[in-house]
Amino acid sequence: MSSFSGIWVPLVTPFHQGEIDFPALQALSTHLLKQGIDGVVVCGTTGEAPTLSKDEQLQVLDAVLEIIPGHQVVMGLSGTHLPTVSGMLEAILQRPVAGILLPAPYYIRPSQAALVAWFTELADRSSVPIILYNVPYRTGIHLELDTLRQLATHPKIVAIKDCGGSLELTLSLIADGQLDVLCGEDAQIFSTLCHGGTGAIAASAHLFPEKFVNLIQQIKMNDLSGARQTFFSLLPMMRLMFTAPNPAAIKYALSLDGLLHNELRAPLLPAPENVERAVRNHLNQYSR
Ligand SMILES: O=C(O)C1=N[C@H](C(=O)O)C[C@H](O)C1
Repeated sequence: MSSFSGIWVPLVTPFHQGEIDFPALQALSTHLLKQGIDGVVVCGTTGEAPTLSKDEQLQVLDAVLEIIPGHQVVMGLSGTHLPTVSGMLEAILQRPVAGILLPAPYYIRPSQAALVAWFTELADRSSVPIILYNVPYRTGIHLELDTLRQLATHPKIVAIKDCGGSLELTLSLIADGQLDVLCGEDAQIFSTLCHGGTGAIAASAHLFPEKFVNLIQQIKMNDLSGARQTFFSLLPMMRLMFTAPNPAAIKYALSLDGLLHNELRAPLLPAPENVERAVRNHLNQYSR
């Protein structure tokens, strides 16, 4: 049985005049949950986690946990200073979360052996499952297949959010069957699921979440032609959402529906006008 499967939305963090907009965060959480998603990730990349203080990250988590049951909430945890990261882990574990999404320490580019030591140390300290987050274009370092296989033997390491960009790696992990493979590159969701991935953590699923949920159902039911149709109907939107640094386009799209203010924290900026125009034109085709 998979521990992590289906559609998980890495929540944006709404801001208003520089502060976290908690009412908007909770309204968005309610809205997404109603669409049948399997869960949310708080303080992932899309949540602009590095622009939040540790206290703010915990406040965001607490606000989401008031709306979404803990078994449907995963918390992102990143950093490079082990005592700080461990302290944050301890604080998170005082809350009822389903798991922790853990990327490699960014910027430092440690060896694979050092990565094994880092993840093992944190997994040893965790009472909840760990989802490895392989996102080399953000952290600067790849989690290689041997490293992942070694980490997969840890009882607390159960899944991977796969943004590694290597089909070979994805196929090997799925064939191994040791980790739940969650697609982390939205445009690869159809192929990952068809190959046997268990689900996706997809930022673009903020929009049309019900269609993403339907895609999972269609694949489960072996309705491949239906699933293909659903996927290709979503693909232009998925592509559009990453034409500006994430989550700028998503926040703009959600602001059009009145779900939040179109505000990001430095060093991110709102999407440029040409992206906003393309998002508007695209969404105008749908009555939502
Ligand atoms: O926040 C996330 O989790 C995601 N982040 C990716 C990224 O921008 O690096 C995109 C993915 O859809 C989910």
